[in-house]
Amino acid sequence: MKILYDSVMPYAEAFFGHIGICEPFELGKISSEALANADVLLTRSTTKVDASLLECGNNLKFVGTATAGINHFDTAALDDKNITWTSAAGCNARAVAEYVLAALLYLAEQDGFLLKNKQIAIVGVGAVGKQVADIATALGMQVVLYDPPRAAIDANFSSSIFEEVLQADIISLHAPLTHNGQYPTKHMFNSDVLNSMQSSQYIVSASRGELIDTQALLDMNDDCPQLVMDCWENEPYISTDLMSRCRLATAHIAGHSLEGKARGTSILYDKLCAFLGVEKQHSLAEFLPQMDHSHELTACTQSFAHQNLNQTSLSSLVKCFYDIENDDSFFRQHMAKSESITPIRKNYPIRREFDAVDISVDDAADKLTLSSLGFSVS
Ligand SMILES: NC(=O)C1=CN([C@@H]2O[C@H](COP(=O)(O)OP(=O)(O)OC[C@H]3O[C@@H](n4cnc5c(N)ncnc54)[C@H](O)[C@@H]3O)[C@@H](O)[C@H]2O)C=CC1
Ligand SMILES: O=C(O)C(=O)[C@H](O)COP(=O)(O)O
Repeated sequence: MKILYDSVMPYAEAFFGHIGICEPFELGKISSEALANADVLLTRSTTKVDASLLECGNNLKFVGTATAGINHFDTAALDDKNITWTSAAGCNARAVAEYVLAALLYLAEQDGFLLKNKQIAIVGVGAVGKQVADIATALGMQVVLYDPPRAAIDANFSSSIFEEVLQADIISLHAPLTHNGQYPTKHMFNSDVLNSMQSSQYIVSASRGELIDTQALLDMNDDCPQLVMDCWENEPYISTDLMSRCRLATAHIAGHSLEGKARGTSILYDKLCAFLGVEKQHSLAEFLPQMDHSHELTACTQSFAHQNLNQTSLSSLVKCFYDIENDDSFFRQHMAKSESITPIRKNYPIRREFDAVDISVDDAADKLTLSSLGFSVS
């Protein structure tokens, strides 16, 4: 059994080694010829899996992406070749929700407002959107949920209307990129929609850049909403003009916590074992490094122990785990001398999720809030 996997998938060799011969390929770079005698292909979002890539893949039985998004898979082409395909749905939902929290705290600090006085609309209430909604609720924000496709199949969910979304102070996008069907998302935020918004409103783009019409944003000049952009149209070659208008700009790394990426590998491992009828020999807990007392992150969180929880102290705590300003400034520096966002994504430093370190907290109510925000508290 030959398994080809993207070299940026953490622990892939350790997971899949007992199933077959594992061969890494460089981030997103795989040719059809290389698939000639492969049985399994494991990608991330940068490999476009279409009829032309699959042409030589006549032995392929299983193709998986270690990501939540599947818009880089031509599923009809995979079905045509009778290849079982899958994704790692939900693997990095926590990481994206933590990114959104870091962005909200940054904007609140910079613009001098309290999040609990703001309304947030969440477009797409799946794995990511649900976690963002939980965080926003824990912060005391007013939450508008928009997901008509989910409302159509989930009797326990009711969706707001799009007009309500457009009234919210902050709009956070967590729907997949789709081109067809009743609710396509491509350019959901087109020129008409964007022009109906106020320049004081915020949009957080952390699903796929194509949900927003970049040119329409550029045409708005100073009237455009306040932007937090993690995902861009035409990645990896993004609009640097748009970047310069963003309040926060990052390199499609919202989901790039170590846990998020490693869960992607682990979910595909579980699915491949089930597909092949092979007994699992590994689980993620074996590989994720534990934090010890000397770790910088542990030391940083210790200073929180006896503080009261408020927006300022929460902001400091979140920065111990994830300082979004660092990602923003590093990205801008990188884009000043590069055309592509790929190198920065490939070499993204290790980022741990909020529950990687146990935080001791005295106050019972603060404990509850912090645990609703995803921290591990004792
Ligand atoms: N920036 C990053 O690093 C990451 C980006 N993503 C992106 O976020 C997307 C969402 O991820 P998950 O929550 O894990 O997926 P999910 O499939 O669990 O949830 C997506 C939700 O969006 C809803 N939806 C679809 N069309 C819609 C529309 N027109 N309007 C409103 N809602 C709509 C679906 O019904 C579903 O409930 C992924 O497809 C991916 O593109 C995901 C993870 C990391
Ligand atoms: O899971 C997704 O969908 C994402 O967008 C990932 O976080 C980013 O995936 P890569 O581009 O790093 O494969």
